[in-house]
Amino acid sequence: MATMHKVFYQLPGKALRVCVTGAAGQIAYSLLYSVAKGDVFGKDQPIILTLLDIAPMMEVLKGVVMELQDCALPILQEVIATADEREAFTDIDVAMLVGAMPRREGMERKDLLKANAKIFQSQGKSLDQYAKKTVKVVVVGNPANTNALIAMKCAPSIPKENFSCLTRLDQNRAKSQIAGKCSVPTSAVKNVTIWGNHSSTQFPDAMHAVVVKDGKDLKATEAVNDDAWLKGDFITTVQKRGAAVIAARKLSSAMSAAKAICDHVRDWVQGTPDGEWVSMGVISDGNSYGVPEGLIYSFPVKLSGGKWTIVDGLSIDAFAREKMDLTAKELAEERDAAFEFIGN
Ligand SMILES: NC(=O)c1ccc[n+]([C@@H]2O[C@H](COP(=O)([O-])OP(=O)(O)OC[C@H]3O[C@@H](n4cnc5c(N)ncnc54)[C@H](O)[C@@H]3O)[C@@H](O)[C@H]2O)c1
Ligand SMILES: O=C(O)CC[C@H](O)C(=O)O
Repeated sequence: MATMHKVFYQLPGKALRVCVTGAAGQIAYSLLYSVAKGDVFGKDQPIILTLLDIAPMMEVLKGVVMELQDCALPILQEVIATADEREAFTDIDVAMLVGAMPRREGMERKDLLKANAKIFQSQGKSLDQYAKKTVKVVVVGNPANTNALIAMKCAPSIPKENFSCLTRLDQNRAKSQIAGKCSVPTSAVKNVTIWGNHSSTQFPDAMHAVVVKDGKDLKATEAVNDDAWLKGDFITTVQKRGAAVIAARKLSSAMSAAKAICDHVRDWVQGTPDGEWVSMGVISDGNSYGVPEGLIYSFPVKLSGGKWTIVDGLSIDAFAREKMDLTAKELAEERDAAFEFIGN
């Protein structure tokens, strides 16, 4: 199938051009519906979706486009489905880079790195050539931090700050674990931080988190009242959650990943509430936490006016320091291996 172009409705107001890669895959199947119904950019913001997948998936993608049409979503103006990066990336405002091979049972992260690094090299170059210079990029395909770094390096004309990777799924997992432990709704848990890599070395950190209980803001440490859990099972459950889903489903997380992508981009575009932060993988240059520069590392960030700022001044004890350094070390190793694969 050549590029498929469907104009659904002509809407007043300027449409945002949003690209989703891996558009025929699992995550995209949940993600596209949420984006096209206004969960991310607002219920009144017209959207043009550009959908990228590889040539053999074009027939499947045709079905996804039919379904999008059949949803009769009022803000979805147009859909362009293609296997051509130029068409997918031209003049886009937002890129959700999902398309990559997922890990299946028995596969190691290194296998993924090799398979996926070249995708992000090619897509970085195409973003550099065709996307708006203001494009906001979230990389989801694993290993997400290192793929985001590859795309960023291959797109030197786009500001580094416009590249991010998804660790919001880890944040949501951490939030849910704490909410369950304290018997409160997830909306009552704020400011959980994910430091580092979206991998099993990540450091989910509840030391600065807040739990609203009986109308009062409590430190999560007080609300949970179980330090051994916070330093033990809580961390390992979040670190291993992706692998646990793969073991159960024989497929990697998709519904929860799609929800997290929507949370990530919505907050980037619309901002975080006063006094709250979220976690995003962003360039580590100039951070105040002693994380080596030149990595895409997950930090606590506040978002306002479409820009992120790392939350400074959180106290880091010896326990946290060790975990933050370990995940940084893994990222540096991944970066070196990835750049060897792509010959840079
Ligand atoms: N960061 C996170 O929190 C997180 C969470 C879940 C999954 N993931 C990762 O997201 C990725 C996608 O997962 P999925 O479950 O949707 O996988 P999937 O296999 O269902 O879909 C991936 C899609 O990407 C397409 N694709 C492959 N190469 C492409 C290319 N060069 N350009 C465009 N599309 C391409 C495939 O054809 C496929 O349709 C995986 O790498 C997975 O590990 C990340
Ligand atoms: O491959 C993995 O171990 C994790 C897959 C995905 O990134 C997730 O977090 O669910």
